[in-house]
Amino acid sequence: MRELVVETDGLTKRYGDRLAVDRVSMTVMRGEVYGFLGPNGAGKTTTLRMMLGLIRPTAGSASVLGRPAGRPDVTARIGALIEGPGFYPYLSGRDNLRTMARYQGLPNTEVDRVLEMVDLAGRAKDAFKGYSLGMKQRLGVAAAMLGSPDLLVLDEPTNGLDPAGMADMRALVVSLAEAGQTVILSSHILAEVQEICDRVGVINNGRLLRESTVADLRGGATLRVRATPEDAALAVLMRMAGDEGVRRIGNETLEVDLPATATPDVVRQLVTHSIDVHEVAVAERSLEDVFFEMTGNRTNSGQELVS
Ligand SMILES: Nc1ncnc2c1ncn2[C@@H]1O[C@H](COP(=O)(O)OP(=O)(O)OP(=O)(O)O)[C@@H](O)[C@H]1O
Repeated sequence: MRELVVETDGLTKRYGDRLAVDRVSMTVMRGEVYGFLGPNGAGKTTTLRMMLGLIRPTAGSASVLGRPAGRPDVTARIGALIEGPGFYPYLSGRDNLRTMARYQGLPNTEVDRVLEMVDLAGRAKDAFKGYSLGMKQRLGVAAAMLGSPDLLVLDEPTNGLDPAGMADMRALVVSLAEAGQTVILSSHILAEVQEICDRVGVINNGRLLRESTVADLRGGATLRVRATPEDAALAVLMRMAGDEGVRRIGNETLEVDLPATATPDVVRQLVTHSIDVHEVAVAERSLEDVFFEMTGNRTNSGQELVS
C-alpha cells in the first residue's frame, strides 16, 4: 500500500452564495506528481489553500501527512509556491533564500543545495529584480524546497512563463519527482499535466469530476479508418463496435471505438464486404478531448482550458 500524503473528504468552501469548492474528495500518494487540472476559477487555488491551512473549509476536511491540515507541525512539512512568493527585489537570489532559511532555522548550506536543484547557482549572486520571470519562478520553487518538505505544492508554476521557461519548469518538476519528491501541481494547461503527472484530478465549477491516472483518463485508443464507400464501411464497423462506437469525422474517415489490436479484424471485415480500405490509423485521445467530454469546455489553442 502506498502511503497517502493528502486526503480530503467532502472538502467545501463557500464564499457568500458562491460554492468555490464543492465536496471535493481527493487523494495524493507519496512520490507521485499529482496534476490538479481545471479552467480558471474552477476552485484549484481555494482547494490548495485549504490543504495548506491558509483558509478554513466551510465543510468537510483535509488531512495532510496523516494529520489535520493547518496544524503547524504539518504546515512545516509542506513547501508551497502559491500566488507568487514575496522576495526582496534588491537582494540577490541567494540572500533572499538565506533570509528565509534563517527564519526557519536552516543553515546556509541548505540554500546552496536548493539553488543547485533549481539550476540557479550560477546566478545566485544577482539581484532578484534582474531575474527573468522563469528564474523568479524557479527561485520560488527553491524557497518552497528549503528544508526538504515532504510535500511540494505548486499552484500554476508555469503561469506567465514563455515556452522556454515552461519547459524549464516542467524539467525541474520531473527532476524533483525522480528524486522522490511528492508534488501537487495545479494547471489549466492539459499538455503539461499530460506530460509530467502520474495522476490527475479534474476540477470544474468546484466539483472534482474525475481522479485517475493520465492513461485511464484518456481511455483506450480509437481507430481512424478511411474507407469507401463510406456508408457501407459505417454499417460494417457499427456491427463491430456498436452504433455509438462509430463516428463520421469527415474526409471519408470514420472514428471507431476499438483498440489497436482490432486492426486486422477491421481490415478483414471491410475487405470481405468489398470495401476499399485507404488508411487505418491508431488515434490516442488527448487529455483535452477527454476534458471536453466531461465539461463541455473547449480549449484554447489546443492547449489551455478556458472557462
Ligand atoms: N476570497 C474569495 N472571496 C470570494 N470568492 C472567491 C475568493 N477566492 C476565490 N473565490 C471564487 O472562488 C472560485 C474558485 O476560485 P479559485 O481561485 O480557487 O479557482 P482556480 O481554479 O484556482 O482558478 P485560477 O486558475 O483562476 O486561480 C472563483 O469563482 C473565485 O472567484
